[in-house]
Amino acid sequence: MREINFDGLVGPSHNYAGLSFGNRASASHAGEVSRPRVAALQGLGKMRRMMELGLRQGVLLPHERPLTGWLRQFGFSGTDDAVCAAAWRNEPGLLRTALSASPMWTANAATVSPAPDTADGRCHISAANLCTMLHRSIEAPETTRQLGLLFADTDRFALHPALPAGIGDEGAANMMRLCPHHGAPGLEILVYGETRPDGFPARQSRIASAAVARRHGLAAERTLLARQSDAAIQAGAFHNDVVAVANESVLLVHEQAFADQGQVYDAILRHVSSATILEVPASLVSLEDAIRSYLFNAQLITLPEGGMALIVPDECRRTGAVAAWLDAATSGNGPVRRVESMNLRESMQNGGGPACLRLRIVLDDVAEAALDQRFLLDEAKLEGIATVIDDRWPERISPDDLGHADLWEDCRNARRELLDFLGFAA
Ligand SMILES: NCCC[C@H](NC(=O)CCC(=O)O)C(=O)O
Repeated sequence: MREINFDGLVGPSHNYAGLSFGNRASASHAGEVSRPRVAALQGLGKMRRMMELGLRQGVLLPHERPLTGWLRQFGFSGTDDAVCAAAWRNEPGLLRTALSASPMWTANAATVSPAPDTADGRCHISAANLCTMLHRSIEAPETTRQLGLLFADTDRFALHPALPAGIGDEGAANMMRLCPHHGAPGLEILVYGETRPDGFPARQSRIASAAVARRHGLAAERTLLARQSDAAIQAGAFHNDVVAVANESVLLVHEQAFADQGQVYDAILRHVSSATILEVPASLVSLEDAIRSYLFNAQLITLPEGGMALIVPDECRRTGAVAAWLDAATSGNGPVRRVESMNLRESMQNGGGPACLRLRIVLDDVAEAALDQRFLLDEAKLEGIATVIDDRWPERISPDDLGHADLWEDCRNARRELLDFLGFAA
C-alpha cells in the first residue's frame, strides 16, 4: 500500500480577507493584495515535485466562488450579480465569506482511515463540517460531492457525511496514524482541543473525534484521543498539524503539542515498538518559531527508494532556530534523509503550509484503480492545468476588488475552464 496526496488547487478567488480568528498568519496579512495566479502555480509546483519524487499525486477542485446560492439564504435575490452586489452593499463580510478560496486546504476536507485500520476492511472517509469558522462551514456540501465522485466504489470506500454543525470537525489535520508501514494496521491518534474563555477557539471537538473513530470502525486498542495543549492553541496552532506530523513509524512533534505528551508517546511505542519520536524541545524551537516557520506543517513522505523526505515551507530556512534544527536532524543517522524547501508563500500568508494543502489516502493498487481517475495527475494534466491558470487566474486581488462584478465573472470563468479541461461538466 502507498500514500497518494490529493492537493487542493488554489482557486481563482484566493485573497487576504483575514477571516480566520486564531490563525495568526490570516490575521496579520488581512487587507493585503493577493496573487491568485502565483498562488495556484506555487501549489501546482508542490504537486509536480511530489511526482518527481516518485509519489502518486491527485488534485481536488476549487469550489464555486462566489457561492451565490449560499448568499441567497440571507434574502438577497435577483441575478447572481445582483445577489453579490446587494451582499457587498449590506453585509460585505458575507460576500467575503462567499469568495474565500479556503477549500485549497484539503487537510481539512475529511478524515481518512485506511482499510487496514477499519472493522469492515474498507477505507473510511468522513467529510469535515468545519463549522467553527463561517467561511469554512460553507465547504462541506461541495467537498462531499467531490469525495462522492472520487470514492464512488462502495466495495472499497465508505464515505460518511459531515457531522452536525456545532460539533467542530476539521478533518485529517487533526489525525495522525502510526504504523510499522503503510499497509499494516495503524494507531490512529485523533487530536481535539478545548476552548478556554477569552482565548482562541479550539476547532476540533472531542465529541467529533470520538464520532469519527466510531463511524470508521476503529479498534479501541488502536485508537487514541489526545488533547491539544492550551499553549499550542493560544500560540496559534489552530490545528494539530501545525505542531506535529507523522508518517509510518515516525512522529515529528513539538514538545508542547499535547496536554499529556507522555500518554501519546506511550501509546505509540506500545503499538509500534520501533517507532522514532523526533521531539523538538521548546528550548531549541519555541512554539512561536514553530508557528511562524510551519516546521511541523511539513509533509513527511516515504520515498520509493526507501527513507523519508521532509517537505517544508521555505519560511523554515529563514527562521534561524528552525534552520539549525533541520541541519542537525539531517546530518545524523535519523529517519529523515533529506529536506526539501518549497515556496508556498501565498498560501502560507493565510496560515496554510505544505501539509494543509493535501489530503492523504493510503491504498493499494486495486483501490487506486477504483478511484475516479479524473482526480489523478500525470504530466499532461499538470501542463494543462498550468495553462488554464496562466490564462484565467486573476493576477492580483485587492480588498476592494472583492466587490466588483468583473472579479466574480473572472472567478466563474476560470473555474469553468478548469473543470472542462479535467472532464468535469460544470
Ligand atoms: N489548514 C490550514 C487552514 C488555513 C485556513 N486559513 C484561512 O481560512 C484563511 C482565510 C482568510 O483569512 O481569509 C484556516 O484557518 O482554516
